[in-house]
Amino acid sequence: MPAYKRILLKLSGEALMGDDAYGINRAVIMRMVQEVREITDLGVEVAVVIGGGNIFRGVAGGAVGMDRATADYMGMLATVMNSLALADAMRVEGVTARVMSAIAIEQVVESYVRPKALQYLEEGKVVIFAAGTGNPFFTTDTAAALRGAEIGAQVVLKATKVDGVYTADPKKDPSATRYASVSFDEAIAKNLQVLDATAFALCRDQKLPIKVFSIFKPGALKRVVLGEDEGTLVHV
Ligand SMILES: Nc1ncnc2c1ncn2[C@@H]1O[C@H](COP(=O)(O)OP(=O)(O)OP(=O)(O)O)[C@@H](O)[C@H]1O
Ligand SMILES: O=c1ccn([C@@H]2O[C@H](COP(=O)(O)O)[C@@H](O)[C@H]2O)c(=O)[nH]1
Repeated sequence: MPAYKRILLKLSGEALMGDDAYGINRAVIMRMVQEVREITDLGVEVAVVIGGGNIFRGVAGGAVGMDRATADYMGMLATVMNSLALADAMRVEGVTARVMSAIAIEQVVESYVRPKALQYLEEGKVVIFAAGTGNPFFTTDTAAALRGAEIGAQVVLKATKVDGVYTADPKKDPSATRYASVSFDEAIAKNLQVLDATAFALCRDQKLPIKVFSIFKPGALKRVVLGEDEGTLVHV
């Protein structure tokens, strides 16, 4: 029995490249989709926000010295590419998905319209929110918090490269220890950078819990959705 009826799943863009230097690794994206399918099969309504790090960090060298807002629009367009790839991989797996973009590019994908997104979710379709918030100076974590609140998700699930929230970045500090749960206030006060502070603050204000868990651990998403002990819960 799933613990949630509707979730917002934030997928790491950077994880999409697998062992490649940049871009989208086919095996990785297909595995992500299979994990999503396991939870849609449980009847959970799934909305997805995917990051852009796998593409954007690959072109970041060329963005050095660029106007920040222009570079951010490039980043948002990178998330559109990932969203299209994800939706197509879902099609291959027999999962019906719709991509909705925060930036109007109507020849490519439909624009984000909240009632339409809610309708798709009620119909059991996976909705992929592309182009972040549509605004520079934000991140896809903030987009996940924003869309999660807008669609009335019960939780934001951040599937990332680490298996939870640590006392410090575990990739830099091997002595860091993992929290089983942590409050928003503590995460913000201690500047725990697994999500940006804007995303933490928005979720805290909206009383929208976040679960952080590993995108690389097979079955972790399903365990989280079933309410089993997995990752770190960030709570009010
Ligand atoms: N206190 C912390 N606990 C856990 N991870 C942390 C912490 N501080 C920093 N991090 C880092 O945050 C990273 C996850 O956030 P980040 O937004 O960079 O990745 P992502 O969301 O997976 O990728 P993308 O931006 O491409 O979607 C982890 O890989 C980890 O190294
Ligand atoms: O609302 C948003 C979301 C994203 N951006 C830009 O895109 C890149 C990629 O997103 P990640 O969250 O880092 O994966 C981000 O670095 C921003 O440059 C944005 O401007 N607004």
